[in-house]
Amino acid sequence: MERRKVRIIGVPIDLGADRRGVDMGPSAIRYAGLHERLKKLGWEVEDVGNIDVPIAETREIKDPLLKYLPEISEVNQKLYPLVAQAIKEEVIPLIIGGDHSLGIGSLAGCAASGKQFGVIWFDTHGDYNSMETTSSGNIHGMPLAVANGIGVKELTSIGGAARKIKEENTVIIGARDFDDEERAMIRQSGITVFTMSDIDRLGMEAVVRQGLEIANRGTHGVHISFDLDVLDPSEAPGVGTPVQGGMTYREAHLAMEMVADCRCLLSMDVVEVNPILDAQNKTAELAVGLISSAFGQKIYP
Ligand SMILES: NC(=[NH2+])NCCC[C@H](N)C(=O)O
Ligand SMILES: [Mn+2]
Ligand SMILES: [Mn+2]
Repeated sequence: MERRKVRIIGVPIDLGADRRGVDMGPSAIRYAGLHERLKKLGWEVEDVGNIDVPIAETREIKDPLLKYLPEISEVNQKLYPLVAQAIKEEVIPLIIGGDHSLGIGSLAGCAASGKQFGVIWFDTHGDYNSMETTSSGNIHGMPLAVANGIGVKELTSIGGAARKIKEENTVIIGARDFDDEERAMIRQSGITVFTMSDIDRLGMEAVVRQGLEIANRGTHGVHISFDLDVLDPSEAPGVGTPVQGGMTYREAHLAMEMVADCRCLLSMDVVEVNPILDAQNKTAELAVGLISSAFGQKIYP
């Protein structure tokens, strides 16, 4: 059965990143025409607004290796039941950020839905650090590890103590910047990684085809976590941790078109859009275009 209803959940969090501004991502994405585009594609769109997120300037960093841990834990505790509930109702939750620390709650929500699911993490980064390996202390560099049970219990226990993802159904696509210890942890994890170099060699079509097959195997569907920094900074300047050598505009659209074609989308995060660093909302507009492709927009249907 195809799902035709999407529920937008805004998470204006910047506490997981080093830079302010990414908290304005949900507004920028909505302003870029998200509702209209989805409706035009025939989706029933519901927007539940934004989750309340504490403002960084009103909080203190207590632990420099886990910056804003209590606040990030609290936000994700609020997020995960919303994600779980949508999936149970056969509605696709579209979680718009905000920094990638919201991935902790969205993956906990997928797990709490009771569905078997795979994950494709489109990202320059592995987001597989812990307080033992981080050099920044930024929790947006940790959500995939947390979902795999690695990290402090204030994060790993959100939505239940068990691991949220299955490594055999988890894929990272577009990677080009791992920290050294993080790389070693990912290698141990059993997660499949397709780097930018793999995309160069195999082509985007083959990479996404294999990625979807891995993520889908034996599951009810796939959670897509899309970090805009996976694109080349020339396409997506409005991100906090840009790294050159990223995906082109067409590669990213192809990937999202293939997500639509697989009819396996269970839920989706779109994160790290930072309007302060952006150029006339270019990155938010790109995000809305990519969301449209993932939800079925075609050039010549
Ligand atoms: N979601 C992101 N943009 N993550 C960037 C993480 C960068 C770096 N690996 C860190 O741990 O700080
Ligand atoms: Mn990320
Ligand atoms: Mn990233």
